[in-house]
Amino acid sequence: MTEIAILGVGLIGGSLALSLRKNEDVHITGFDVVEENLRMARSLGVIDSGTTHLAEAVAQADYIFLCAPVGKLQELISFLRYTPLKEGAVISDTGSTKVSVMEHSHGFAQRGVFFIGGHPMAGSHKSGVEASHDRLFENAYYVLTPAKDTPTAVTDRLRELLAPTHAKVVVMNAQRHDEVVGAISHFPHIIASALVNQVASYSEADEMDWYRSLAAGGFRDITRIASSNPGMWRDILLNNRPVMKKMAEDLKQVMERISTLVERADGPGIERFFAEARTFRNALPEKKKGALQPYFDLYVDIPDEPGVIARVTTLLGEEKISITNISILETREDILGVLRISFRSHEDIEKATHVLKDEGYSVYERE
Ligand SMILES: NC(=O)C1=CN([C@@H]2O[C@H](COP(=O)(O)OP(=O)(O)OC[C@H]3O[C@@H](n4cnc5c(N)ncnc54)[C@H](O)[C@@H]3O)[C@@H](O)[C@H]2O)C=CC1
Ligand SMILES: O=C(O)C(=O)Cc1ccc(O)cc1
Repeated sequence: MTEIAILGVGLIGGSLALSLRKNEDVHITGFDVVEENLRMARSLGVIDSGTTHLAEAVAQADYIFLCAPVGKLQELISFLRYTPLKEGAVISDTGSTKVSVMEHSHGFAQRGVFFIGGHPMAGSHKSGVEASHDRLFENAYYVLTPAKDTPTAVTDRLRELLAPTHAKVVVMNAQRHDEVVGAISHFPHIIASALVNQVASYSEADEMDWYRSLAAGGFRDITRIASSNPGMWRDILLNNRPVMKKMAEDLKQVMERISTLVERADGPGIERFFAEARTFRNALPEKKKGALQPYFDLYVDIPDEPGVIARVTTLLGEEKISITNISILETREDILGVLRISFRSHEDIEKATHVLKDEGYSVYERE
C-alpha cells in the first residue's frame, strides 16, 4: 500500500488526489486547515481519510504533496523539517512558483527524505475541492524541479506515481521555470487585470455605462483570467518578484514604442507590431484536448423534505434543460445537503438558475 498525504485539499490537491487514486493500492490522507474542506473531500470520494493534525497526516506517508497556497508553502516545509517522517519519503509541492520553494527545500536528504518541487501547469479560475477533477492535468505540462541532492531514481519514482495524471512531466531548473512561467502565466494575469481596471475606471465615469454593454469578444478573451482568485495571484506575484519587475519594465518600453508609432501615425510600423505578434501566436503548439473545458455546475441547497430531488429534476425537465450529471453533497448541518447539477453549457445554467430561483430554491455557482 502506498501512503499519500495531500496537504491542502483544494482544486489542485483534490484533482491530484483523484488522479493518484487510479494507481493500484494507494491510501490518501488529506490535511487542511479548514475541516469543512476535508468533510467535502471525503463526501466527494477525493480522499480516504482527513485530519487537521499535520504531524498525523504525514507520519506514515511515502509521498507528501504540498498543495496549499504559495504563501503557505514555506511554513509547511519548515514544519516538515522538524516532524518525524518515513525514511525514503518524497516531498513535492504544486506551487505556481518554484525558486522560493526550492530555497527552503534543503536539509531533508540527511534524514533520507527527498524534495522535488512540482508545478502542474493546468488549472481553472475556480478554487476549492468541489471544482476538482480527475482529468485536470491531462495533456498539460507538469514541471518537476528536484533538489540538488535528490537522486534521479527518486525523481523517476515520482514520475511513475504521476503517470495516471496523463500530464507531460518535464524536469527543469527552478530559476528557468520562474522566468518562463512568469512570462506565459504570471505576467498575463497582471495585464488582464490592469486592462479590466482601466476599463472599469472609464466605465464608472460613463453615465450610460456603454463600456459594460459593449464589452465584446476581444475584451472578454483577453481578460478571462482576471476572474481568477486574487489571493492566489497576490502570493504568486510576491514569490516571483524579480521576474515580474523586469517584465513590467520591459512592457513600459513596448508601450512607449506603440505610443510613438501611434503618435507618428506610422502605419507600416503599427502593422509590423501586429504582424510580429501574429507570427509568434500562430506558431504556438496546438493545445491538446484535456479536461480543461469549463465546468457547468450549479449548486442547489436542498431542504430535508421527501421527493425534493425529483421535484428539482422535474422542474428542469419541464423546461427542457438537460442535465449531464447530478450528485448530492452532504456537508451542512442545517440542510439535507447540497445538490450539484452539471449542465452542457452556461446558457443551461442560466436557465436552470432562473427556474429554480423562481421556485424559491437557493442556487449558486461556486466561483
Ligand atoms: N488554481 C490553479 O489554477 C493552479 C494552482 N496551482 C497552485 O496549487 C496550489 C493550490 O491552489 P488551488 O488548489 O487552486 O487553491 P485552493 O484555494 O483551491 O486550495 C487550497 C487549499 O489549501 C488549504 N490551505 C490553506 N492554508 C493551508 C495550510 N497552511 N496548510 C494546508 N492547507 C492549507 C485551503 O483551505 C484550501 O483547501 C497553489 O500553490 C497554487 O499556486 C498550480 C497550478 C494551477
Ligand atoms: O486559466 C488559466 O489559464 C490559468 O492561468 C491556469 C493556471 C493557473 C495557475 C497555474 O500555476 C497554472 C495554470
